[in-house]
Amino acid sequence: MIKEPDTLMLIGFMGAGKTTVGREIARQHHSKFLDLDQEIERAAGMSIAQIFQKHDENYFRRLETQVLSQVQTFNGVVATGGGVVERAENREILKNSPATLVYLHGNLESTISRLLAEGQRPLLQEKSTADFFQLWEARDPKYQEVANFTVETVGKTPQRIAAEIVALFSANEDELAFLALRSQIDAFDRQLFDIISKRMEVVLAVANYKKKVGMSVSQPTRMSNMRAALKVDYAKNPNISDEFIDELMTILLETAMKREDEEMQRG
Ligand SMILES: Nc1ncnc2c1ncn2[C@@H]1O[C@H](COP(=O)(O)OP(=O)(O)O)[C@@H](O)[C@H]1O
Ligand SMILES: O=C(O)C1=C[C@@H](OP(=O)(O)O)[C@@H](O)[C@H](O)C1
Ligand SMILES: [Mg+2]
Repeated sequence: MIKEPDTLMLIGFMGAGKTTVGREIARQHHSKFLDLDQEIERAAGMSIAQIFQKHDENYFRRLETQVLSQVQTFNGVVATGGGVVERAENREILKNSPATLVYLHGNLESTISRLLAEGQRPLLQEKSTADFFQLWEARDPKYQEVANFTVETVGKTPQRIAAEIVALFSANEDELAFLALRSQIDAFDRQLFDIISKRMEVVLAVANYKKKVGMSVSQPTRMSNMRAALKVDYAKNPNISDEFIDELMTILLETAMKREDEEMQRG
């Protein structure tokens, strides 16, 4: 059984949505919300960016440890900062915490684009993409080490992620393991539909080319080559049979041709 719903702590990489989802859980669950970064800013009397400018990361980390130990008894939802798992001391505090620790897991691509759109994280400004990737790889096992539960966030809205987390409160151990698997499946489904939507955009660009050069929508040789190539590439994968490739490709190709037809008849 998950620990008391009123002591919930979100961990995960910067930009994972800890602050946004934390607020949303508190709203849906009628509990209080606290952001560790805000508490650090209050303690230091300046913004996180100023702390990094006027002092250094070490200074920030010391404050972070102090504030982290102070909020252990907070009754509500706590959003931590992405680097909270860096210090072994903090990981010990988190492992012994009375709170349930939920790891918001995402992917590097969507996280970086969100952070660039915001442009507020001091570490993002200091680091190259390669450094950032290294940081991502180094932190992931640390989040896993302390987390009681992992929620997949890719493609999901903050409201949906919050609702998944609120649902954990009424689950027992077995159900929790089951919900974690379902959370992964839901995230994969969203990634699949995102890719199908991107595929359709490319299909429409292809339709425009065909229209320009007077080519017909249906290209039987190309379509059978696509199927054959996929069957070769996935021949050794027991999860992807030739029949599955045929069924899925029929849906994708027929839907694409319908959209191409519509596009070619337009204007
Ligand atoms: N699930 C989500 N889908 C889309 N945008 C999100 C999602 N979660 C967060 N964001 C956006 O990403 C940015 C970073 O979110 P934030 O909650 O500050 O992350 P963190 O506290 O983990 O660093 C914000 O602009 C927020 O609106
Ligand atoms: O990942 C990090 O080391 C940091 C993440 C930030 O919090 P968010 O994870 O909420 O962005 C903030 O604590 C500080 O900029 C350092
Ligand atoms: Mg935050």
